[in-house]
Amino acid sequence: MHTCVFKNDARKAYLDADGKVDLAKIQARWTELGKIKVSLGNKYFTPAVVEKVKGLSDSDQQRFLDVMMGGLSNDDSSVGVYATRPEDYDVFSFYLEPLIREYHKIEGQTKQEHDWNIPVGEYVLTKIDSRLEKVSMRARVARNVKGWNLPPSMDKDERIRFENKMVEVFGSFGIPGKYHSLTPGHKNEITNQQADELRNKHFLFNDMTTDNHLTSSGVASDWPHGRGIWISEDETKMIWIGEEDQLRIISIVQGNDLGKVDQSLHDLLNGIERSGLEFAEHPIYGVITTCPTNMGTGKRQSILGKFPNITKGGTDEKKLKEVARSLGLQARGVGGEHSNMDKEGTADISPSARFGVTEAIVTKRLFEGLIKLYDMEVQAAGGNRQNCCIIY
Ligand SMILES: NC(=[NH2+])NCCC[C@H](N)C(=O)O
Repeated sequence: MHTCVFKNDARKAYLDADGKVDLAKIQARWTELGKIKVSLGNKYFTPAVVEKVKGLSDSDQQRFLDVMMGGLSNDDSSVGVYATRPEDYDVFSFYLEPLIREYHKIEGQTKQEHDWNIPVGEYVLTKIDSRLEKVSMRARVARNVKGWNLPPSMDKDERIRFENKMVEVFGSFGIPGKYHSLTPGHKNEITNQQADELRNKHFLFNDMTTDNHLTSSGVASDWPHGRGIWISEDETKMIWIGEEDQLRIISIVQGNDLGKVDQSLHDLLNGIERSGLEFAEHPIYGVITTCPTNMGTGKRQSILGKFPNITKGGTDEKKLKEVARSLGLQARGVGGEHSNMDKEGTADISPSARFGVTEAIVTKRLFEGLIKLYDMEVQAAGGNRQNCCIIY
């Protein structure tokens, strides 16, 4: 269990007596952390990068420190950096570019392309196993709106103004639904109990102050101001406000055709775009997100599956994570990113790449990865299909 560290306190350790960024202190901290785990943020903080940082203005050096605060504060970071504003990807490209390339496994020149042409009827899960008939399928895209800071550097006022701007959008974009705010005193404010009910249904995000990556980087600052969730009347479409990105646009569909969840998500995204919001987009990296892991499409698509054999009754979730990684997939528990799996090895499986692939390829990779993963689950069950793929 980590203690909760907030950015403004944590960053003081990297300043000199005059309040300027002290690069030697940062270097020493990365060296210390490297003995435990080398995050990408650590790996790419090279002597050449340090030289470049020395040439930046004082205020950009402060920004550069902000970018690294998540990694500097957590010995379990795998990436450890978050952008604080869209321009960070250009101002600090000497540091972020190689890191992005390594995470997304990009070689050579890449320009992000978008393609939502995803066939319905092709990526059907019952083709993998006839019992995968009613599966919880989820897809989301991360988005930030042009002209606003990214969540790590928004102040309370900006968070609240952003929430209110979105409330206006929800009133105009034509899909019936309701907004639920976590902001104290907001006209759509919900109670803690109502928030917990939405969490139990896996709709609403967790209290962000329980995640040290989010607190130490500033993403969770001013919690719970400017945070909330819009939910469509039929409860298949959702929009998170003020989590790791300004917006997480989500669709959850029960069924077996991956193309259908894409269709639902794309309809929602188009609805928002029609309202006139312009998303922050980079000419090379595509969609701009707070965490470099989401750049490109910003799309994560997953299914909830049970893998009781690979995980040995949920006791060896590490094994499932390893197997998934070898297939270009990521396995998480059902309660979000750092949650555990249950006795049946219930996991949320998604492709890890979001940049250098199109939205359509993310779906294809999920489907093709699942074919192999279920194959391995059958093997782990000694070849007996009846013992696998316990259906939700
Ligand atoms: N939600 C995310 N952006 N996850 C990916 C990285 C999370 C965290 N900053 C780390 O480095 O481990």
